Amino acid sequence: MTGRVPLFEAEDIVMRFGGVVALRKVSVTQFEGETLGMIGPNGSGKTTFVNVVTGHLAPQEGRVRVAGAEVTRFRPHRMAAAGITRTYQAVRVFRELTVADNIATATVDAPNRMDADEIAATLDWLQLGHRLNVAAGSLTLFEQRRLEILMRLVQRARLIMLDEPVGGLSATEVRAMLQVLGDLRRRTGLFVIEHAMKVIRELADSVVVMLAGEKLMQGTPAEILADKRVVDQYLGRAHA
Ligand SMILES: Nc1ncnc2c1ncn2[C@@H]1O[C@H](COP(=O)(O)OP(=O)(O)OP(=O)(O)O)[C@@H](O)[C@H]1O
Repeated sequence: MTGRVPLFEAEDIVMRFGGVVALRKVSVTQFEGETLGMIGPNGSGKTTFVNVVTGHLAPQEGRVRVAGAEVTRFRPHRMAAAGITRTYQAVRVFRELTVADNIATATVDAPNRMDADEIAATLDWLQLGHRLNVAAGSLTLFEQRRLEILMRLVQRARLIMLDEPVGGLSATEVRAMLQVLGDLRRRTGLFVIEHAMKVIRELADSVVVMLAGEKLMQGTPAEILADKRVVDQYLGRAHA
């Protein structure tokens, strides 16, 4: 399609760890206004891909471009300054610091940060306003996940790459998180790694399927769920 603006373009990414090839010439482009999902068996390279795009790993080969500019091997803070950020499977917030201080750390060195009114509105939306003076380590996992998202939003991230955002949540919390993510994708670009197909089906416009470090295919949730290779290689195993 023409006229679509890429949020990021990753081209022919190769990432090796010693003898392990985690990514074998993987190319993915995410366009503005589109939510991308990524699925695949354990060890297929999903987290490694997110780490390359967000600057946490420097690939041996390939290129990453953001808004047309080459950013390959930029460090995470430069990627964040370009608007490309991630959250973690095991949440990373400063557990000893209060929610308010966690937010303050996220706005340091963020030239484009939200102003106080916008932060207050976002806190409200994420239902964390009443928790400002609580140590982040005493929040529930669901609250910590929302705090992590908030910390990216206050930096005005253009893309948040979420690594298993519903992992470890209860069924009720999963439903609530789906609502949060449904709203979130109207505020920023979303890229979601998930094993929970419900999340992928509800959120993703397009899904990249990874297998053994390669992109097996990409398509709409309906297309990938109907693909025999995906069912055999991934869904069959996940269900087994
Ligand atoms: N820092 C590292 N050092 C060595 N090997 C690594 C490192 N990070 C990842 N790998 C290897 O790279 C491959 C891809 O791992 P990766 O974590 O990207 O997979 P994944 O699809 O995210 O898996 P999961 O669903 O379990 O999170 C695996 O073989 C893994 O063991």
